[in-house]
Amino acid sequence: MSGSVLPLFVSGVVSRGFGRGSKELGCPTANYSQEVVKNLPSDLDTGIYCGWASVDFGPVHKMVMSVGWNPFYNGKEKTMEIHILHEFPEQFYGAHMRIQVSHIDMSIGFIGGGKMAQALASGFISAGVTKGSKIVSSCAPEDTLSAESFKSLGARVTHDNCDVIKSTDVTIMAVKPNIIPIVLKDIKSTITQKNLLISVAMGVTIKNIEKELPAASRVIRVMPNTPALVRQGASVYAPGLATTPQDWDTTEQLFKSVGTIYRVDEYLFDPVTALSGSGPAYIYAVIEAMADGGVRMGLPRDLALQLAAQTVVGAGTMVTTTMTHPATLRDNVTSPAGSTSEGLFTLEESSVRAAFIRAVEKATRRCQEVNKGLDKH
Ligand SMILES: NC(=O)C1=CN([C@@H]2O[C@H](COP(=O)(O)OP(=O)(O)OC[C@H]3O[C@@H](n4cnc5c(N)ncnc54)[C@H](OP(=O)(O)O)[C@@H]3O)[C@@H](O)[C@H]2O)C=CC1
Ligand SMILES: O=C(O)[C@@H]1CCC=N1
Repeated sequence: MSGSVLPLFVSGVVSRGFGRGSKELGCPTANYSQEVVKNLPSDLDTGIYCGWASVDFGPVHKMVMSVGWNPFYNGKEKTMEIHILHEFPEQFYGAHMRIQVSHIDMSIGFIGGGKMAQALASGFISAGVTKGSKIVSSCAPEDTLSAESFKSLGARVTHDNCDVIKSTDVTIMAVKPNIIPIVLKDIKSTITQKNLLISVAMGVTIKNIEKELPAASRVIRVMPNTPALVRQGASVYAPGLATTPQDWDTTEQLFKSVGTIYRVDEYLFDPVTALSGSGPAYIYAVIEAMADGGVRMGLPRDLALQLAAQTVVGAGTMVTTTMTHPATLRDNVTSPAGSTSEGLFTLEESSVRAAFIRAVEKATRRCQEVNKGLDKH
């Protein structure tokens, strides 16, 4: 989200921080008051930024800034903490500080350049969290289509998984579950504690990944979905043993930039995969079927598809923005003896709701099979 508000100019008085920056972190920070923080554009995400700073209209210096809630310190209020790359002879509380804020573009790697990787890469670029030139993707040599797709984003393509690990801060492992052991063997002797490894593979647990890597490797498991491409994704994450609050924050920033992200206990990953990971496919089937219904009743195909798709967008947005239970929203559409009532009755006769419930159950079971190594593919 931040991309649209940067570069950002902020001006205000330096207030006292929490007295822990220089002591605990060896990195003195100048903080703005809560009034200044409250006036930040709502689209400015929490995260790490870079830019320029000037104190009391003096010389301009480089600075790095953290905007966040300080989860490590159980912070309750959002803060802007600015570290100016200059040695000041004395404290400057009460001074006037002006800053210009830009992004630190994160270098992001993908191991496996297929559908999910492409959706995430495009989403991250359009969200402004990175640039194509900061992305490296390792594609299988025969997979020229994926390579072309990454090149068209401005990314560098390699066939060497270790190259990705060496040249990026955050690496997203987006290969099929049965390829994960091959990739882990590839990268085992290259990965260090400097790397954050995010796996989006279905059915592969953090423990299964960690046990193939050196001790204290930083692993996070995410289950995203492909609407990340249009920044309407739904993701969850669970952190591995050696990850830090900064890693959780980085993961949240990344995936929040392309939709929503929730932290969940890892045991919920299989049903999440079955619901939101696979879910877009179910909804595409619904859109296609509804459009077919419209065509059957005489609508032109293009119009029928547009109406069906926008109806799904609208209904989903009603649930997320009004926070009203879908049953109430459904009742609001259903007039006594009207058309909706007839349509709903027909869906009930065809056990459509039971079919969706069973679909999520079956997909969950499939994830469990993969996890137990019963995968035959
Ligand atoms: N697609 C989706 O909607 C979602 C997918 N996921 C997860 O994302 C992962 C990727 O799925 P998806 O993008 O759909 O799959 P794809 O098949 O589209 O992408 C996987 C890519 O990995 C490549 N690959 C194969 N072997 C290697 C290797 N040794 N090193 C590097 N790359 C390799 C494949 O090349 P080739 O085709 O030549 O074999 C392919 O391009 C899966 O684990 C899936 O569970 C999670 C959520 C949603
Ligand atoms: O179908 C699959 O296995 C992957 C996981 C979720 C979506 N696609």
